[in-house]
Amino acid sequence: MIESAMTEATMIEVNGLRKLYDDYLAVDGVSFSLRSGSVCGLVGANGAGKTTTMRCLAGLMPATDGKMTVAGHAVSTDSIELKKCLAYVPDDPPLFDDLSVREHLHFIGRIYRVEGYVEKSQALITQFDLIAKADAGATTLSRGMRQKLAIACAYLYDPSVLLLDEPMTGLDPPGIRILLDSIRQRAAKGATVILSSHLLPMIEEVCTDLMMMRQGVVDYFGNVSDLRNRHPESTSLESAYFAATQLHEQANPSQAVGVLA
Ligand SMILES: Nc1ncnc2c1ncn2[C@@H]1O[C@H](COP(=O)(O)OP(=O)(O)OP(=O)(O)O)[C@@H](O)[C@H]1O
Repeated sequence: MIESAMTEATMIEVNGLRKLYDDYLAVDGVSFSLRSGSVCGLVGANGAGKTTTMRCLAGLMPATDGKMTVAGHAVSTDSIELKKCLAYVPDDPPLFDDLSVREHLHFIGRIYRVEGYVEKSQALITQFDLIAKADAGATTLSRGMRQKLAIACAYLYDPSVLLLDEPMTGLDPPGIRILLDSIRQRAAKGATVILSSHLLPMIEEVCTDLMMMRQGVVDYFGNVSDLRNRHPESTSLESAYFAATQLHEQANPSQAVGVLA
């Protein structure tokens, strides 16, 4: 659970993560650590290995190699302790066809034994502008509404680590604003967030840290302003990203697939 005051504890530790799909190496030796209160943007070209990294970290699929801990718990695919302190929201969240928005939240509240889950559910329905759909079935929701519901379900039990895979996809501009504000608020209370996205201006706005992946490896891990400082001609994270990409392509012409330096 989120601690009341922000601490400097390491919440995510990944060492030498590798993931093979059959004989295809999708993630090749990824290592990083994040402290409580960090919001880390995970960026990189399509197929760079972002979702694979997050799914391994969430314990949703086994890593081929490497060590990972979340809030002090070793990551494995069957850890109850890990599930209590971590939420992973995929870009196309699976919902229960037979449950309404409110019933989804109440179900999560009951299985995670959230105190006051009925009131908390209502607050999240209001926060994510789902009031008009509170009693509508999941199959009747739009893509953006499904995304909002999945994020609300993740927030309901106050996990100390949030892994959000392209959460802005499908959200309208007010929805994006609500999401970014909520991420900031949760981080201020000590949550650690990894946010995968291709929307670099949003990443720049909300993230303290940045991890850039290219073809299964980490090309950059550090804070956002340090990357900007490496490319002083850049006026934004987006232009620093393109400057880094260009440098990489010049140095490695055979890998010129829209990747990073
Ligand atoms: N189940 C799978 N079986 C085989 N290969 C896979 C599987 N899932 C992903 N891959 C491959 O692993 C690599 C990394 O995929 P991943 O989904 O992690 O990339 P990503 O960075 O999240 O991409 P995107 O930005 O498009 O979401 C890709 O080359 C992809 O084709």
